[in-house]
Amino acid sequence: MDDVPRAAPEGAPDGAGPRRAGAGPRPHRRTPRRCGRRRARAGRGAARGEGPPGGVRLGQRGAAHPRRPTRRVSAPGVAVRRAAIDALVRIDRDDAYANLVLPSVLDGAELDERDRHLVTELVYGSTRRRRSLDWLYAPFVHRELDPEVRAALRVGTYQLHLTDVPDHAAVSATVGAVGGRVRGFVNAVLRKVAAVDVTWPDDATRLSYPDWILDRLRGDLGEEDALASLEAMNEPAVTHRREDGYVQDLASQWVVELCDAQPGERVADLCAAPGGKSTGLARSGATVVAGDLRPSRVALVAANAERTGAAGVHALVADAAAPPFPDQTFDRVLVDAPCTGLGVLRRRADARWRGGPEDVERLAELQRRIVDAAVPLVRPGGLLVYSVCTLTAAETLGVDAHLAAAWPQLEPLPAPPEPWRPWGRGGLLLPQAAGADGMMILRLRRPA
Ligand SMILES: C[S@@+](CC[C@H](N)C(=O)[O-])C[C@H]1O[C@@H](n2cnc3c(N)ncnc32)[C@H](O)[C@@H]1O
Repeated sequence: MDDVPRAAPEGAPDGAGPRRAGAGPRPHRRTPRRCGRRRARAGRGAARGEGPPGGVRLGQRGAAHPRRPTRRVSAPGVAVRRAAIDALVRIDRDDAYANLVLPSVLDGAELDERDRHLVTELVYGSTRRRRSLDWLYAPFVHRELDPEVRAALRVGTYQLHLTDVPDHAAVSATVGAVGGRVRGFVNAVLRKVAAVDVTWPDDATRLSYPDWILDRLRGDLGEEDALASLEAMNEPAVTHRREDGYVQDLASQWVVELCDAQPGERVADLCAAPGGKSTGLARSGATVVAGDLRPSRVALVAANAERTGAAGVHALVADAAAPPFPDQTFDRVLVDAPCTGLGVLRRRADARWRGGPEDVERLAELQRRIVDAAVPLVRPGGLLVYSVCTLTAAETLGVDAHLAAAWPQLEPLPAPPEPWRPWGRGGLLLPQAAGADGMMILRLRRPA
């Protein structure tokens, strides 16, 4: 979730991160290949969590062993699977952030560029699709799995059902990457998984999200938009780099543009870390006071300002709910609020598995407190901009409704044009609308 301290994917250097726009050909397919092809074999109407029918016990050999796998860490593809399994074990067992684990695993592995991309896809893909993958192999497993075996089954199942890697290569390279004690078991399970013809029990399992996220977005966006949003966020993000080198999604760049900061203006960015929007705003020639609650994250703002040459950014530790500035100080105040982050799940592979439904109201309450504290900072004639990278009604329409009731004198600016859609008095960008992050923006002018 967005208020959890973490290294932000935005602004990070390339390499382990998501695919760059215009980068080389994508090696693997983007959509599930088995769904619908072998339906007859997957128990239609299987109860949630049961998965397709079958069963393999630890130690049981698969029926066929055309090429009995041996441990060959140097064999093609084995090192890639080993690296992916190592990363997944740390993400799963240690609850580590995927975007922090992956670079350190890649640093420790001697892999060429193509293999590094494959490790990245396997780790992020298997993390995103965890629920789908676990459902696919579950019927063939009848005991508690240790983290390494679970990671191997996820990596193997991901390749078998969500990439173009040939089945024999997916199975043998994955089996070759695990310890001898469990190789036979992993081999036997993956061979059964390869033969599964999928009929998903429900959309949350098919799309691999916790029930609460699908339920919430269904209620807030409607069935069609909710499913399309969640489908879109299963695709890797395309990386966009600004002229100053900062990596920033288009949706965030559009928020900066919509703030329309002018040279010489004083702008407050009250929830600024890691500084993507602050550094973007400063490029207009405005002076940007960039506050964030956590000192470690304020340091990120300062570092990013230095790296991008954004001399107009002044980073400081400040609570946006009690900002240490006199009233009517700023021409523009941006509240890019802490939120559930449900619009940026494609950029944060593990984020969907963190947090829960209780976060929505907790964060909406914080957002209301922050905007209430932000309004007095705006000078007469100045602009308040509220943005969140989430899609829940409570954090978008709910905050808008609160502002309308608490600050009726504020005048809304028109909603931005397509691909934004009108949303309350502001605009909503769905993740499927433009291949960008999901985002909501609301712009309110204080009368002169
Ligand atoms: C959506 S992120 C901001 C992203 C940033 N504007 C950018 O574009 O790079 C929200 C930020 O709010 C910060 N935050 C959470 N609670 C806060 C509070 N009470 N006051 C100030 N910042 C807060 C978090 O640390 C996080 O960095």
